[in-house]
Amino acid sequence: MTYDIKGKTAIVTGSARGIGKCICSDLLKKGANVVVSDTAEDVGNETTAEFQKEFGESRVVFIRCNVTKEEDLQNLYSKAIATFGYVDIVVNNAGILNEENWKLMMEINVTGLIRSCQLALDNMSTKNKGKGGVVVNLASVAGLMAGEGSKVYHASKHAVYGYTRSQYLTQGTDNVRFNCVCPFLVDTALAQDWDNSNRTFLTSDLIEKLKAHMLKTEDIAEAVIFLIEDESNAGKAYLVTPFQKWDYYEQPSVLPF
Ligand SMILES: NC(=O)C1=CN([C@@H]2O[C@H](COP(=O)(O)OP(=O)(O)OC[C@H]3O[C@@H](n4cnc5c(N)ncnc54)[C@H](O)[C@@H]3O)[C@@H](O)[C@H]2O)C=CC1
Ligand SMILES: CCCCCC(=O)/C=C/[C@H]1C=CC(=O)[C@@H]1CCCCCCC(=O)O
Repeated sequence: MTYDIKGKTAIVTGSARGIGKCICSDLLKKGANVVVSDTAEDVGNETTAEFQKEFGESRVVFIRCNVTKEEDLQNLYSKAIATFGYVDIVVNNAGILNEENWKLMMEINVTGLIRSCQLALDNMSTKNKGKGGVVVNLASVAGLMAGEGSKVYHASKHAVYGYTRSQYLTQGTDNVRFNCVCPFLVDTALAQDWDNSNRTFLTSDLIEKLKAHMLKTEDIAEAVIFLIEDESNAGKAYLVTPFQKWDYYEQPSVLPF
């Protein structure tokens, strides 16, 4: 079963540049109306103007939003609805990798993402008279494995995975489908913050191999579009790697029955 993106409205957080910008571009190509949103107002406005030129002025808006601020998130959803009438798709992409400022990292990667998911449910859940919808969260391969150098980043992405999986349990009553995407290293500004020095677990050979096979933002946008369109899976992580076929990650059950 394929979810039709054409004519739907999508919010993408942290989308002035990088992976988020590329996701917006692919959503526009598929015929969605798009809300570009970020803390970086100048870059966000430039990105939006670029898209408006290519896809038409009425299909894209920029709404400034710092995901750590409750009032910004509420304003994001209410302005998106005032502009386009409804929000069908949310991609929670905003994220940082900064172990020194780990409390802020948790606020952005976890608290902000969860609050946005709650607002998505408030507006889209059929329990609240919404029409249902789709949410894709940006986790990482860091959400599925241990990491030596960025332990809090790993914790933040494990939280994204756990929260996304748990939404599956109420999908039947909400009609909002949640999945997350777990990429390896992607060629963006954030990848430069990945300090891979002094590892005992990762060999320098493996690190060189990872750097030589960096994913492109286009790969992640393609995976996100796939997750939005694929109605047959919910509450899953989708692993995007340069080394094998992309696929849903199957978590073994811990229950004895
Ligand atoms: N680049 C990589 O290797 C990987 C990235 N990811 C995840 O993908 C997502 C996007 O990352 P990239 O595009 O690589 O990073 P990026 O640094 O290129 O873009 C992130 C965007 O988020 C915005 N942002 C930062 N703080 C914000 C806040 N408080 N509120 C709203 N927007 C904010 C930034 O201004 C920027 O435009 C992140 O969640 C990241 O953890 C996951 C796996 C690998
Ligand atoms: C053996 C897998 C190593 C994966 C390295 C990679 O491709 C990704 C790099 C990171 C950049 C942003 C992320 O979200 C990625 C998470 C890091 C995961 C693994 C790090 C392992 C370690 O630091 O010990």
